[in-house]
Amino acid sequence: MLRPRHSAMMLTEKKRHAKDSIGTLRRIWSFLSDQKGRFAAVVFMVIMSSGLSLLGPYVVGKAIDTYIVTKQTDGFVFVLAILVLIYLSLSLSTFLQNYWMIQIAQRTIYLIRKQLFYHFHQLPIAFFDKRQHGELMSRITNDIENMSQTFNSTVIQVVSSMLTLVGAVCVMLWLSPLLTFVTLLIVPMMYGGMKWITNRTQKRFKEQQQNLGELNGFIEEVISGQKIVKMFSQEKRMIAQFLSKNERLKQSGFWAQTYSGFIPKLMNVLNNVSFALIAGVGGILALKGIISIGVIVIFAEYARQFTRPLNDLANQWNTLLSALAGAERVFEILDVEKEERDETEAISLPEMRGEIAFRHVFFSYDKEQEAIRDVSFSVSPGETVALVGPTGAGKTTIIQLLTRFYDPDRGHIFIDGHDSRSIKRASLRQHMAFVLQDTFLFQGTIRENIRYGRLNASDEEVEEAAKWANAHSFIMKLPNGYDTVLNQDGSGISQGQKQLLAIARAMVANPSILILDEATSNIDTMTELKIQEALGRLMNGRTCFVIAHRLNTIQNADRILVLNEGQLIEQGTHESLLEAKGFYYELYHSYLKKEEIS
Ligand SMILES: Nc1ncnc2c1ncn2[C@@H]1O[C@H](COP(=O)(O)OP(=O)(O)OP(=O)(O)O)[C@@H](O)[C@H]1O
Repeated sequence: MLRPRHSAMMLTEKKRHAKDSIGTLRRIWSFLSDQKGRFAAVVFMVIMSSGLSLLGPYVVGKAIDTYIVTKQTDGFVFVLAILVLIYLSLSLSTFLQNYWMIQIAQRTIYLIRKQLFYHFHQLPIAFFDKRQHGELMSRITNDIENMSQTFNSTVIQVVSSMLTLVGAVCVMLWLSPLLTFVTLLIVPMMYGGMKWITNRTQKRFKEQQQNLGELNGFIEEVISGQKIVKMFSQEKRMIAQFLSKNERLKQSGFWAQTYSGFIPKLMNVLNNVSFALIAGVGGILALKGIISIGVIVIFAEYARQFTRPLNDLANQWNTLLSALAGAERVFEILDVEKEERDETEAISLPEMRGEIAFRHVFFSYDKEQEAIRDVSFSVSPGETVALVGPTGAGKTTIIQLLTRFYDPDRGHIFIDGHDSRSIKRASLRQHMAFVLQDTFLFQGTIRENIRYGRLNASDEEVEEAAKWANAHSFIMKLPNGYDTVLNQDGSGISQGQKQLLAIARAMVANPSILILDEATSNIDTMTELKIQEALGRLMNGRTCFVIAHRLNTIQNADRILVLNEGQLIEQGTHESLLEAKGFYYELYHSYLKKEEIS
């Protein structure tokens, strides 16, 4: 009883697949808009070369009947010259079509890659929070490269194979319908075999791409987290995970390749069957005087021409399917909605004082569990506010909302009296700077990294900021000073030095609101003093939010906001909160105990 339903489901699934593939092809086509002329030239060349490849054998067959069978030599040289011309033109048109198609393919891929990268920058932070970075990398590199390889040659081969196929059938029908029928006997066999194989390969290729993405993501994670892996002696576990992912990729790759490998074998067998049929049936027909020897030669050649395109089609079809699977994965990202647009009437703030008010703010990441519940507080310009609370209390979430990486589900955040939703995101962020625990430096010189805070800062301003950030002296000791090139992860300089650079970068940005995330952990005392001094300078006169886990670093904050399970449960100065003997008091004493033990 289950069967009909099952096959109905399969049918719907297949229809969906076909619809998806057509949709994907349409989208690829839309990237060709500025190259339609060149594409038309390629199509013309493909038609020409397909026509010439059919004309060649036809002339050969006719020459056999006219000159060889009748032993006539007059005009034979002329026919040979025509044949040479046909095959030379065929080579030229094939060369041109490939040359232009590669140009088209490379430009199309360039445009898709560009759009994808632009799109990445417009996606909400939530998108990156939820996905493995390596897997995303795989889409922008592997999948696009796969598409590029395919469009360079496969598309032409598929089109030219189809044309040759149709042309060959037409000429064969014209020459001998009976022998055509015999030649076409292999088509149902081919169709059945191909259908069986492609049903399996399509699924496996998609799996292969997916597994490759997962493996890449994992490798990227392990390489960037190598120190953590070693610190926690997790090498064996990482290797075990790698092996299982690698095994899955091997399996899907093995089956994808195995199934697609059946295609040439099947075609070979059918090729030989078809040749034998033509030779046998053609021979009988020739003996009966129904067809000439030349026609048998033409058929034998066309049968090869006819099964070769089918063969090519089958081979290339798989490549095309695999590229389409890649293209679908790329378009999937292009379909992810961009970060909500700023409201049309959203304003830019040329200046910001740094006055902040949260009013009954509620927020959840997954629309199930609230990360922030009914939080209200106000911050005056220039005030330093510390956010404390156990892990998962919602400290980072407050910052995510302040920076509009996310917007509240309910309630309002006011900045300088404006609802944050009415301020353009870029304008809002322009007045903010971060000094995070995990300082992220880009590959480039120290100067470029500091200038990242404000791209139009002069060299003098960069050096001035570095001096204020206590970074100048260590920079000058580096072999190339400000022109020392840092790796992406900033290896080559210490953790503390990285933080000093981050402070200099924030200085250059000259923000009204500063966000510090536990900026002084794991640093030696000397460097910590330098950092504290630099931070003091940076914080002066700005509204500051400090997320701190080490409660001794925030005692001088103007106000401490104590969060627990998404709620703001206490606020006040360090002294007033200790006096109140509430949650902060408990937190502080358990922190002191922990410090004593360690
Ligand atoms: N990207 C996310 N997607 C889903 N849930 C999240 C996400 N980020 C945080 N959360 C959840 O929201 C809640 C608040 O997290 P948040 O990161 O704000 O806590 P925190 O106080 O900064 O913690 P920590 O001190 O550990 O950094 C937690 O329950 C956390 O699991």
